[in-house]
Amino acid sequence: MSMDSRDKRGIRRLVRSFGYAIEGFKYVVTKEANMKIHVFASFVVILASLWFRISLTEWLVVLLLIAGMFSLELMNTAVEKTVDLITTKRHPLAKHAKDAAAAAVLVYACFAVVIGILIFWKYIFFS
Ligand SMILES: Nc1ncnc2c1ncn2[C@@H]1O[C@H](COP(=O)(O)OP(=O)(O)OP(=O)(O)O)[C@@H](O)[C@H]1O
Repeated sequence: MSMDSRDKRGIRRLVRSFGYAIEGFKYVVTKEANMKIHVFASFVVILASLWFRISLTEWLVVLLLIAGMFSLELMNTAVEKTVDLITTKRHPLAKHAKDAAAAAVLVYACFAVVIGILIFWKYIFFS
């Protein structure tokens, strides 16, 4: 077995993939304005969750929403970069791909806001 094929398996490959994922995350956080907004909003929501001492179930929902939002924004950037790599010309398919990816983020963000209001409502107005 060559060195190369051994490197493609096992722990080293896993560590390398993890490194690439962290590079991807850093790239999107530093370059994408929308991701900066998500990071800021998540920070505020986590502070509010600590402040209001929300229940364990509510924490699970809040963390799932934050993870989902981050993941969708990362995928949105992946779609945008891939489309830009394929063509720099205007093309209806490029538009549909980018718009659909952006819509995925928007749909999730709208539901996250509604769920956030449902969770924090009672803490803000009745505590
Ligand atoms: N190659 C293209 N052909 C047709 N329409 C495009 C193309 N590239 C972008 N568009 C349209 O312009 C919009 C903005 O594109 P852009 O690449 O600036 O993405 P963005 O959503 O503004 O991303 P960013 O978060 O990087 O600002 C897209 O959502 C799409 O509707």
